[in-house]
Amino acid sequence: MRLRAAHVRVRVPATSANLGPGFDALGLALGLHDELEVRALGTSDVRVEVEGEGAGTVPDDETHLVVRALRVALDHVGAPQTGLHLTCRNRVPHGRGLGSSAAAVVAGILAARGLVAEPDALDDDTALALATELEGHPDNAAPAILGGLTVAWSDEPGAAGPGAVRAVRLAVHEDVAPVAVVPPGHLSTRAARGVLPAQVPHADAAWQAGRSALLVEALGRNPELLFAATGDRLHQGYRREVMPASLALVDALRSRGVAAVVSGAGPTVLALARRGRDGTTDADAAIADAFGGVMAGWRVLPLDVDTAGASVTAVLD
Ligand SMILES: Nc1ncnc2c1ncn2[C@@H]1O[C@H](COP(=O)(O)OP(=O)(O)OP(=O)(O)O)[C@@H](O)[C@H]1O
Ligand SMILES: N[C@@H](CCO)C(=O)O
Repeated sequence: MRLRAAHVRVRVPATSANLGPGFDALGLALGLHDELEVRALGTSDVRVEVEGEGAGTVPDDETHLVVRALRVALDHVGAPQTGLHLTCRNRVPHGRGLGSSAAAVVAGILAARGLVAEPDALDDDTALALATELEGHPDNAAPAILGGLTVAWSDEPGAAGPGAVRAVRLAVHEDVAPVAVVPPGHLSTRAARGVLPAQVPHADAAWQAGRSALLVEALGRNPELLFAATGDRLHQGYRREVMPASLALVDALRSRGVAAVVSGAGPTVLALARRGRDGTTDADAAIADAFGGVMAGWRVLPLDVDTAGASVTAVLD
């Protein structure tokens, strides 16, 4: 397949996965975005400029995650590889549980969609399959691509091969007000997955299945249920040893009635707050109180739910 453009822009949201009980399945797109400009070069050079999150730390060569994903997507549709000049304006914090790696991967795939002559060859289903292969799990990639609240799953594998990765997008109640509390230190998803057990008690799995179903109702139609619906027994407790301050904050907020969870693989804490008529949320006072002024360097980010998902915002010659 030939390229139709030499210059594209894309925009991809931050995402929070798990949301408490929906481990590796539920995810929410947030109103905090990475923006990326990609120019296809006539040479084989790769140039990467980064402004904001990751500047000075992410690689500026073929190993850059956006470049890797873009190349996977071009190969997938049989398009020619090309030299690349990337300009990244990054706002999603890295290694904090806000889906930065999924945002980078989806940005690369959407940039390829913008560049190739038949963008439908990289439609949302294909983008989700490619992104999941690169990420290892679909719960950030799905909301990054589709926006809103998503439930992702894999079809059962069969004779035809491994099961396809699928996702549905669900509406989020307008009173749901996510607040991310972001610590200064980072933790890789790989490290946070490394402390999880290979097996969990059947009773915990059964308990979790109920909470996870309840959470879909709470986020979509009945925010009063958010506190009950955001319990977890499959990952947060096991992860306490690698993010004690985050779990202490989750405990402090929950003891004040706030539906707080670890965002993704942490260490960010996400409060799924409820917005009142005056625009404040039921988490504002609790967060200020729980902090007690001692959590130096942590940032409190009230965020909208992103309903658009990733998009190619410009296709230029
Ligand atoms: N915009 C980006 N450009 C290049 N590399 C990135 C970008 N964003 C993330 N990365 C790479 O991904 C790593 C972070 O990925 P990781 O999966 O550990 O955390 P996360 O995606 O931020 O959190 P989570 O998966 O829990 O939501 C960074 O350290 C960096 O190597
Ligand atoms: N479900 C994944 C999300 C990581 O982004 C985890 O908790 O490890």
